[in-house]
Amino acid sequence: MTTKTSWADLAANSAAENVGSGFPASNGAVGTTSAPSRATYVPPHLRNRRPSSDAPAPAPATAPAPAPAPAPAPAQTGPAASNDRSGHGGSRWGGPRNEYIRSGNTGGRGGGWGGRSAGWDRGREQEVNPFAEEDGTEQAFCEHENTGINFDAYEDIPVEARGDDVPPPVNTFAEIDLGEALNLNIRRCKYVKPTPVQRYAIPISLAGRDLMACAQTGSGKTAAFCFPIISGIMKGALPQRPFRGARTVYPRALILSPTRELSVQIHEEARKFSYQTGVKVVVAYGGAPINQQLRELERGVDILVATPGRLVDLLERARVSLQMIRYLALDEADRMLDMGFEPQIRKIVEQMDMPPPGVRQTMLFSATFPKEIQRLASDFLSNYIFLAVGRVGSSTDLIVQRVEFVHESDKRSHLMDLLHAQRANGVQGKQALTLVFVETKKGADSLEHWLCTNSFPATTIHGDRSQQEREQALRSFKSGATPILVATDVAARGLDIPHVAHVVNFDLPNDIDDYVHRIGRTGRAGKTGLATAFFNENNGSLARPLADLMQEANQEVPAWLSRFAARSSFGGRNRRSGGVRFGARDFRRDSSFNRGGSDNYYGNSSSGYSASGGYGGGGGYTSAWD
Ligand SMILES: Nc1ncnc2c1ncn2[C@@H]1O[C@H](COP(=O)(O)OP(=O)(O)OP(=O)(O)O)[C@@H](O)[C@H]1O
Repeated sequence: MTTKTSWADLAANSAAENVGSGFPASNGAVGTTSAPSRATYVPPHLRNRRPSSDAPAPAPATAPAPAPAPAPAPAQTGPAASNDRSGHGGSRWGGPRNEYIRSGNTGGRGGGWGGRSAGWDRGREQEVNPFAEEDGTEQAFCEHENTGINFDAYEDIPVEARGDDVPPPVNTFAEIDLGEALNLNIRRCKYVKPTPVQRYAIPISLAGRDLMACAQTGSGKTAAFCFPIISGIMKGALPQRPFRGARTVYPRALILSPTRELSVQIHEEARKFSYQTGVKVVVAYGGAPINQQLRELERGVDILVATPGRLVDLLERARVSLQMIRYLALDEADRMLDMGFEPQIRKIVEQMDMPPPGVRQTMLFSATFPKEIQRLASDFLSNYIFLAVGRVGSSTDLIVQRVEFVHESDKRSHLMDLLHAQRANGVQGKQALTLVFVETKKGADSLEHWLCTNSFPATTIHGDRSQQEREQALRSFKSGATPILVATDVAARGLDIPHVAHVVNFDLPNDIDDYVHRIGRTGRAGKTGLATAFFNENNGSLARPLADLMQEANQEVPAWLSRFAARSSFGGRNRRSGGVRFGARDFRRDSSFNRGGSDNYYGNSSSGYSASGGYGGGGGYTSAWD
């Protein structure tokens, strides 16, 4: 599709669409049942029962609880000034610096790590209702059912499911036996229908199969791996816990993600899904005080969401054992197995006490899956199913991509022009957040400062900021107090921020997959979005893959970019060591690796096993992005 409207119009459209969608309303009932008064271990199926029907708790499997924590710290109020670095009486932080108890949420309410922890109100030993934690700001956008997803566009989405005996997809949540409590939470989340990746991935996982799944950004992958895990733990028999030390905990499921913010987000989602199911979810990530996380773990954990570094620390302290892991999920799995993380992941998965593939169930998810990473990932899997779910309709429907030639020295003034035009069009505030990606941490700070001094409230998130500052920046951005977030790649993956109307690649990444994840912060869950990239001669190596990606997505490719692409010595469409760009095609098809599995190609939701044009093969390359 070629769009003739101005970018500001597009951002306006996107912003308008984003209003009235967003996160589910908080209509769940506040938990009123009482949990045991001591932190004795209680099996999931016995938790959250009415006192009258409570069975006596079995003998504690973990150490006795520490003394009850102090009363929750007063919630930190949001920033009042132009960014999150000011307006707090000389401190960068509104809350007391020593209040490091992480609250069970980050989304625009509360502050720092103060307040309730991991979903339990310690004073009353009661599960906190995560649906009641949405603040008023959010609720305004959540009154409607979460039907913003363009389900019609899903109908003929190309899907490849490859492996032995692939379980058929479902069309509704009602078709799957997830358990009553989980179904209730799905309704509380206002999820009316499963998204395509959920339709295929949930039955596969419920059948106990290992899975490598590739589906576009913002398509509901989190629920796709959380639902089967929660359901499995709810229904599963509770094996005897080995004795390893009173303070060692034995989670049943481990969800690993590459960034702290993403782990926090997954934890928040999983808490909603597991509310009143008796399944306890705990998060552990670096940059936050470990003692609070240890205390939280001691209070019981079924699902541990963690970043790799902090988990290794916990394992080395023997405070966590992976011996009882039944489910392992890697979100952003290609990133987790990329050079930076692979040694840590191998240590966690292969060199500690985790059960081997085949004994545990392993699920790998991402929007991008290069072949060489698939090859590495296959070490962790047993007789797995490869699932590639094409993107919703075409990307033109959801994310309009613009590329503009901008010299380095002109980038700031060009950004200013964009922002002024956006403002002139009324595209601003919390309904139209703008996320600006830059290459370096210094560059992020400097651009943030410049924006603020030019009356554009901005904040920044990058690896040099403390974790508390990062979380505060995200809150400030989500709430619209600083509707511009300048970020490095730390914010590129997974973050689900409602109302991001515009992603600006001020500095383009070197890797086309990173571009895919970055622009995927807008146009989520069926909403439209706009992505603008500033391209210049320094980005020559990206010209070819970028032009190809845009062309595949029916975007308008500027003639100058095509010329750059033609001149590019990049050598064609491939990235890394010659794999397809997105790897959304089972590497087993193209390599000597062949387990003789049968293939299922789902052309659309209802036709079952018809060959799909999207992934069927032929030369070329395919992606979950188109
Ligand atoms: N069945 C559903 N119906 C309506 N909304 C849904 C459904 N499933 C998920 N969502 C919503 O869609 C949004 C995107 O989901 P999620 O963050 O899991 O995407 P993702 O595929 O993991 O994206 P990314 O690749 O960027 O990590 C979330 O706000 C989530 O609440």
